[in-house]
Amino acid sequence: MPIKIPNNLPATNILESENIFVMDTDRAYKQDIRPLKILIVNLMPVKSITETQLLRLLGNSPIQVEVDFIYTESYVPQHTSQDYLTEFYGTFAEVRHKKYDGLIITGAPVEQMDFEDVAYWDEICEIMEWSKSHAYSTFHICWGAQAGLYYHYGIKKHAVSPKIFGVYKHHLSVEHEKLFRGFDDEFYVPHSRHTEVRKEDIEKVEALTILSEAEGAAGVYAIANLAKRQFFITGHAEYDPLTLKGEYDRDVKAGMKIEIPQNYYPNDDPTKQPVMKWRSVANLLFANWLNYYVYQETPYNLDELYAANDYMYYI
Ligand SMILES: CC(=O)SCCNC(=O)CCNC(=O)[C@H](O)C(C)(C)COP(=O)(O)OP(=O)(O)OC[C@H]1O[C@@H](n2cnc3c(N)ncnc32)[C@H](O)[C@@H]1OP(=O)(O)O
Ligand SMILES: N[C@@H](CCO)C(=O)O
Repeated sequence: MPIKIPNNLPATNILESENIFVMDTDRAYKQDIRPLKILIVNLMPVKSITETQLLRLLGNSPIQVEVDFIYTESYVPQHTSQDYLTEFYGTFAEVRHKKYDGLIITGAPVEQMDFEDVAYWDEICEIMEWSKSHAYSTFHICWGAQAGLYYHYGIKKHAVSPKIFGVYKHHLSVEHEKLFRGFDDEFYVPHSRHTEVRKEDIEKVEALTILSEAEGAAGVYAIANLAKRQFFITGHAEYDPLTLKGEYDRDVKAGMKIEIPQNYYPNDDPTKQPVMKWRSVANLLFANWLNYYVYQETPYNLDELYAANDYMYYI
């Protein structure tokens, strides 16, 4: 949250140098709060699990948040019933006239296909183009991040072997980045993917900044565009304690050659209870996004600002 303190208090300069927004007295009393409108494009197969994971984190905020969900019309999801989708979800066609403070594009188990072979690729491209003028800030997760980096910046994904699978140690790559305010010097996040985006490809794009990286195979973790209206997150801070276990057990049962998720089970023993090390990271990451990049930046009247700020997505 922005903070109001006595004018000219010595702490002001220090806090401002750390990117903490100190309000002047007049502005503090002009603040008026309305609910933040967030759209979630849920591409995960078991929709209810991902809904719960994301809503748990978005709900951890003093800011009121109103969430709409959409699914893809160009690909009919097989693991969620049409009745469920009809009751709880809309389609892009139904929401495209609206404007949102925030947009989340989830992961999807389609990362081993070329983007263009994904049945809903054209629809996702349309949503990503629309987002530039209809959503103030977009948070892309895992395949959603790969898709966004490819669509907006031409960055390709590459296959990796073995699968990047486990809970990896991370560090920050820039100081005083508000998305990571309150993070420790080292923190843990789960990753689960067969593909990666490469640091050298991202560094070639002037409009992108790497905010955080993992040790070892997981590589780049968080990327922002220059205007800080797009975030690309390659890991799954939202995952439940047993999500990786579920994926591991599923793949073992299917007879796949899969390594034990790294840094997850005590002594790498999959018969033991996994250790959850990323709950506070997840809560902080989503709270920071909502606070600093949605609530504090989005226009009060959503109809007013967007078209004029379209250019802010690029340099
Ligand atoms: C890399 C990331 O972003 S991580 C996120 C992905 N991880 C997860 O979703 C973990 C949970 N998922 C799972 O465990 C598995 O996908 C399961 C068990 C739900 C389904 O597995 P299977 O039945 O073997 O796979 P299936 O062939 O039916 O396809 C699975 C999903 O892939 C996607 N998919 C498959 N083919 C296509 C295609 N041509 N175009 C678009 N999506 C496709 C769909 O999302 C599909 O699920 P949905 O129809 O319910 O949306
Ligand atoms: N997290 C994914 C990776 C595949 O896209 C899974 O294991 O289901």
